[in-house]
Amino acid sequence: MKVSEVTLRHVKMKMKFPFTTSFGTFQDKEFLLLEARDEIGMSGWGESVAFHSPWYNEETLKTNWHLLEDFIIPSVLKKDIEHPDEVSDLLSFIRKNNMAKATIEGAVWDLFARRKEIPLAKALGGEKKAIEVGISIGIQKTVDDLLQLIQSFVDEGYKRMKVKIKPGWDVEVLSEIRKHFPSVPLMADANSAYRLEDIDVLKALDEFDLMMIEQPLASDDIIDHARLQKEIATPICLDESIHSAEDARKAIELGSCKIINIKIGRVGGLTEAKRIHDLCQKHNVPVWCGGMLEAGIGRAHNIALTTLANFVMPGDTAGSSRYWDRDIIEPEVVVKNGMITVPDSPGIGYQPDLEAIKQFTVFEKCYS
Ligand SMILES: O=C(O)CCC(=O)C1=CC=C[C@@H](O)[C@@H]1C(=O)O
Ligand SMILES: [Mg+2]
Repeated sequence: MKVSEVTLRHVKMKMKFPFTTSFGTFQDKEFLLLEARDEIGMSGWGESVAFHSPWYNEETLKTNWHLLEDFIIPSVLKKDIEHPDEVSDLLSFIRKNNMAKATIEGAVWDLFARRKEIPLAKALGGEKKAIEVGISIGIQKTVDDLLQLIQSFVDEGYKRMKVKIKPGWDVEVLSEIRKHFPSVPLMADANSAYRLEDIDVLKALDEFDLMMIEQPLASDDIIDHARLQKEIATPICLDESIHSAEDARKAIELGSCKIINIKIGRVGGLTEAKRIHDLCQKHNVPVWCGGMLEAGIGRAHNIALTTLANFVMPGDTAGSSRYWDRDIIEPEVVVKNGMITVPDSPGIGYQPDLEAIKQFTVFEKCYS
């Protein structure tokens, strides 16, 4: 197979509500969509999860565009590719920039599966027919607002609640949640908002029977996390610190975490995501699929990845209607009783809604 043409689109969509983490708040979601066409006119799609500004990691939509235009697309265009695993080899001369690499890699996986007329989930080796999902809830104006939201997601059937915490929005908030929802599966994501000096607060979280605390310490750390994990009973889950199977191996060896959140973009694509999955499975470390407030294309990739066997904890892939009035795929992703039925049509299993994509596109460019 050969990618003979690529269209890169800068897309802007408004989320239904502002999303707040320990870094700040945003509501406009701007991102890149990549369509890779082969020599017989078939298309595969990828979505970059880099945000408009570099608060989650160092990548942004503009750095992704630069990397894709100047280095990544030229390295993949017209090359003979037998299997999508080869894409990461073609790009191995580029340091980091994982989200940019994952954008084209995801499109090549989709294209590969469509050409073979099999679902992407199957191409990846996944077997689940349906996946369990939870919900990620940003920091709210008041605890009452948060409790109400949790109630609505419990009623909708989501399998676990993830709340964002930061210093000053932690112990009291979790204690209120536990008062109202004593047994709901609950976890907290700090997005690196604490340091080892905050150990007393982090120890205090043990009383809330959390499934895990996600990335409590620095985004580039696995050493302090290992020290922290020895002091607290709540399992630590790493997100920002893990960029590769090598990072995962070191974190497991050091005891920095007991669970890993795999995000396809953060680790440079599906091939590396699968490697991390396999390594964790070998070491009995459970994994789950994180979310980056994706539109439909990215959401579809997450669903396919989650069908692998060691994704044993509910992920963050909520239904399209949680974030979007109109998504960019048909049908949209639907969650019923906390489950998503894995599509069985070829590729990502959803069709890009070209009309919606046109409506949301700010700028596009074609490369051949
Ligand atoms: O619903 C989703 O897509 C998950 C949202 C979510 O929790 C996150 C999105 C983007 C960055 C972070 O704040 C965060 C996470 O760290 O997992
Ligand atoms: Mg996280």
